[in-house]
Amino acid sequence: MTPLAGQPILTAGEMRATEAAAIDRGATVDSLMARAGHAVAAVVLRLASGSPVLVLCGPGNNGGDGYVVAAALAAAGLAVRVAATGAPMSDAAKNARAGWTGPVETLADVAPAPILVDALFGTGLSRALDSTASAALGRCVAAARLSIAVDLPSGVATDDGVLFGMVPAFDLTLTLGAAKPSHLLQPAASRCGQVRILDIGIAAESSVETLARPGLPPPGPQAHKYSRGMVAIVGGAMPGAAALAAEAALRSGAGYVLLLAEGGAQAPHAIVRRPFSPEALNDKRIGALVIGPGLGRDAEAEARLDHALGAPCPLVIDGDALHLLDDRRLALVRDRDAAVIMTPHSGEFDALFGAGTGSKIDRARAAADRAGATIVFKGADTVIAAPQGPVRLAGAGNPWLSTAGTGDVLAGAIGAVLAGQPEAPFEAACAGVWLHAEAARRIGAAFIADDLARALTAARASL
Ligand SMILES: NC(=O)C1=CN([C@@H]2O[C@H](COP(=O)(O)OP(=O)(O)OC[C@H]3O[C@@H](n4cnc5c(N)ncnc54)[C@H](O)[C@@H]3O)[C@@H](O)[C@H]2O)[C@@H](O)CC1
Ligand SMILES: Nc1ncnc2c1ncn2[C@@H]1O[C@H](COP(=O)(O)OP(=O)(O)O)[C@@H](O)[C@H]1O
Ligand SMILES: [K+]
Repeated sequence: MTPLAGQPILTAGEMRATEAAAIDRGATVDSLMARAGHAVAAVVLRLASGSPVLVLCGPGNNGGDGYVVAAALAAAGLAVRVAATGAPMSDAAKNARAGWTGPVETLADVAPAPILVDALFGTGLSRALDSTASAALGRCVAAARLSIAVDLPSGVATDDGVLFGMVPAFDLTLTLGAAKPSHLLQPAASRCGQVRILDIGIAAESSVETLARPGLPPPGPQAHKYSRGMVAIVGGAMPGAAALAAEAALRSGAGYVLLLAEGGAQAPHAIVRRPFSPEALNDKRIGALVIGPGLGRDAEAEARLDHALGAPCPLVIDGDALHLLDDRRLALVRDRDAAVIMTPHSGEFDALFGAGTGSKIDRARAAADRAGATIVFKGADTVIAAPQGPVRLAGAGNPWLSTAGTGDVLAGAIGAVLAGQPEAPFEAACAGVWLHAEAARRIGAAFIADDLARALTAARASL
C-alpha cells in the first residue's frame, strides 16, 4: 500500500492505455484483475479482524475485482457475502464471477455487514447509479463499521472530481495501479476517506502527480541573509494583509524581508519596513517580489502593479493584483524574462481566465499556458501548473484554512522559496503550498492567519 504523496495521477483514459500497454507486454485483463483483487483482499483481510464482509459487485471489471476479493477472503476463512447489480458483462468479470462459488444476492434488500467492500463501479462509470444501487450502497456504507471502495467510490467521475449523484463517504479507497484525479479533486475526494495505491504490476507515468514533500535544504555554513533570498512585499490599502505575507516569507526561510508599505502594525521587528517607492524595486538583491495581499484596487494600486511588472525580479501575483490583471498586463506577464507565479482562488481564477470547461487540472494547465506563468489554483483542492509543463495536486488540506488571510500567508511562503531558487518557479510554488499545508496540519484547528504564519517556522524546520 502506497500513500498518495509524490505519485502519478492517471485519468480513466490513461489507465486504459496503461492497461493496454501491460497487455502488449504479456499481461491479460484476467491476470491484472486477479492481481488487483488479491491486493485488495490482503488489505481487507488485515483490517476486517475476522468480521463478516459484504462485497457489492457491479457489471464491469470493477465488479470483477469484487468477485476476486470475495473468493480470496472466503478462502482465507472470512464470512463473506456478495450482492450484485446483475450478471457480469465483460469476459474477465464473467471469469471472476465463475471463481466465486457462494450465492449472489440482489442489491435491493441486501442486509449490511460490518465490513463493506464497494466494487460496483470504477473508472468505467459515466452516469449516476440507478436508484436501487445508490440506495443499497448508501445504506450498506452507513451501517458498516468500515467501508472500503475498490479503485473509486461508486458514483464519482474519475477525471474531474464530479459526483454523478449521491455518493456516501468511505473510510478507505484502495486505488488500483495509480491515483486518479477524483482522489484529490473535490467534491469526489471528500468521499474517498484515506486513499492508498495498490501495485498491480503496471507502469504508471504522468506529468500530473500528487504534491510531494519538497527537498528544501537548510542554510549552508556560508549562508548570509541575502544568499538565503530577499523578498520584497509591495503593500497598499490594507497593510495587515501585506504584513501577514511578509511574516510568512520570513518564517518560510527568507533571509531578508522588505515590506514596502505605509502604516500598519509593527511586529515582527525582523521585517524591514519602508514606504513604497518605484526605485525600491530596482534593488538587484531582491530575489522575489510579492504583490497583491492588501494592495487595494485603486489608482495607486494599479501604478504599483505596473512598477512591479516592469521590475527585473521574479514575481508572485496574488489577491488584489490578480483583479487588476487586464489583457494588457497579462501580456506583460507573458513577456517577462523573470518568472511569475500567480495564486488565484476560484473567484479570481474565473474572473481572469473565465469559468472554462474541463477539470480543475485542465483549467489550471490552460491558464498556465495562456499566462506563461506558474498557476497555483487554490481551494479545498489546490492545483499547481507550469506552462507547457508538469502539474501537482495537493491532497485534502486542513479545512480550517478557509479563513481570511491564509492566502496572504501562502503568497509570502511561495515568495520566500522563489527568492531562494528564482530559476525554478514551479518547484518553488509546490514547496510553498506544501509548507502552508504543513503549517496548517501542525496547528490543527480554529486558528487564524497570524497563527498560520507563525507555524511556518515549524513547517520549514521540519524539512
Ligand atoms: N485499467 C486497469 O488497468 C485495470 C482495471 N481494473 C478494474 O476495472 C475497472 C474499470 O472497469 P470497466 O471499464 O469495466 O468499468 P466499471 O467496472 O467501472 O463499470 C463500467 C460498466 O458499467 C456500465 N455502466 C456505466 N455506468 C453505469 C451506470 N450508471 N449504471 C449501470 N451501468 C453502468 C458500463 O456500460 C460498463 O459495462 C477499474 O475501476 C478497476 O476496478 C482491474 O480489474 C485491473 C486493471
Ligand atoms: N476547505 C479548505 N481546505 C483546505 N484548504 C483550504 C480550504 N479553503 C481554503 N483553503 C486554502 O486557504 C487559502 C485561502 O486563500 P484565499 O482564498 O486567497 O484567502 P485570503 O484572500 O483571505 O487570504 C488557500 O491556500 C486555499 O487553498
Ligand atoms: K468502486
